[in-house]
Amino acid sequence: MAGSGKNGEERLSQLREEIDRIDGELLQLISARARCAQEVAEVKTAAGDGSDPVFYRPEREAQVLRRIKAENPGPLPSEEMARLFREVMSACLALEKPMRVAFLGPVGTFTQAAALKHFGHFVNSAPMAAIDEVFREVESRQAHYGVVPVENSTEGMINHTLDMFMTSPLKICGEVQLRIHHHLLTAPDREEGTIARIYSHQQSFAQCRKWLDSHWHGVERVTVSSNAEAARRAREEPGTAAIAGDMAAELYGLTKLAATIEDRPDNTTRFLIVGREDVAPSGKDKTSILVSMRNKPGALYQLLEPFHSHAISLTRIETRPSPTGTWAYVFYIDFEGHVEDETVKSALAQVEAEAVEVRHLGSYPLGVL
Ligand SMILES: O=C(O)C(=O)C[C@]1(C(=O)O)C=C[C@@H](O)C=C1
Repeated sequence: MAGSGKNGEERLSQLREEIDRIDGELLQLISARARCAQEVAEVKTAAGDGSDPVFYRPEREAQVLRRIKAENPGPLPSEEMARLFREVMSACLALEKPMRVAFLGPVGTFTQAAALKHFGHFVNSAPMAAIDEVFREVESRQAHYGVVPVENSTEGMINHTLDMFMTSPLKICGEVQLRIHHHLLTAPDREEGTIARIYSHQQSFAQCRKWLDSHWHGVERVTVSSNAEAARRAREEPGTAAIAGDMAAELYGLTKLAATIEDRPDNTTRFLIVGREDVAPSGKDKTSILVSMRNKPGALYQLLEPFHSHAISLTRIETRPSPTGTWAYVFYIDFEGHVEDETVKSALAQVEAEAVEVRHLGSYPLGVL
């Protein structure tokens, strides 16, 4: 057999020597990169006008990660290579300035997983009890950035997040998508036959409805505030199970009675990163606006026509009732491009001429990871 016996042993120790040598080089290279980031921080601080320098640069991070994916020679898959560099950059940013990122908690939610996927593991992630608390934490400068869910591929928009933008001055500075896998979880010592109640978040129940109806028909379903809370209860209460993801399972030491039970295999949630600053163009960007139109015939046509005539792709349009009643319609629109692009500027000028109000919620890089 190839690699067995004395020759195999020799080859193994040769390869390990080679790995040690490469690790030594990596160590030096990563340290050199980190020293560059320290100097970048000095430059940013010196260039400031006395106000807080902005250390986190989403457009630059997106460019770095896109390049890594494009130039990756293999054999590691590009997604994995990008994740490794994501962590290197996260550590470099923490050296420049430790970031505090508020997310819709508690600890162990998919929103925390999304925050760590987007920022890497070198940020301080702070759980908040509700979406509006995430916004408040960033508005009051207790956190640099916030992460909130905005849309699920099975269940649709998360209206609470959309509605926050009607009153909040925060900007959208990024987006991140997460494949959502749900599991049926229980404490390790529990028998399947003893489960009389299943806890979960309302959205997760909705995403697993068919599976539950066919496998756990008639078993009580109790809705709680989050998947992590469901996992905590399943850990503590005999005769119960929870539907939650891997992070919550790990946090509460639960075992899987059934894995990946979501009805749709492409079940994905999109999250927004909110902050206080505008983001420069990255080359592949998306813009979100909120528009109020008068209630008159042809209003929707007038709103959409400028995007069509400027060949701008709309990626989403949502209607929400106006909170004050003074706006007849409030539209949330996502489209491709950056607000600094000439075509976008021209299309927006046309929309502004017809609308009661147009609010620019942010231009930000398309999600890379
Ligand atoms: O280029 C910068 O502005 C940096 O601060 C460096 C760096 C990096 O490590 O590459 C770190 C943090 C920023 O969010 C973007 C990139």
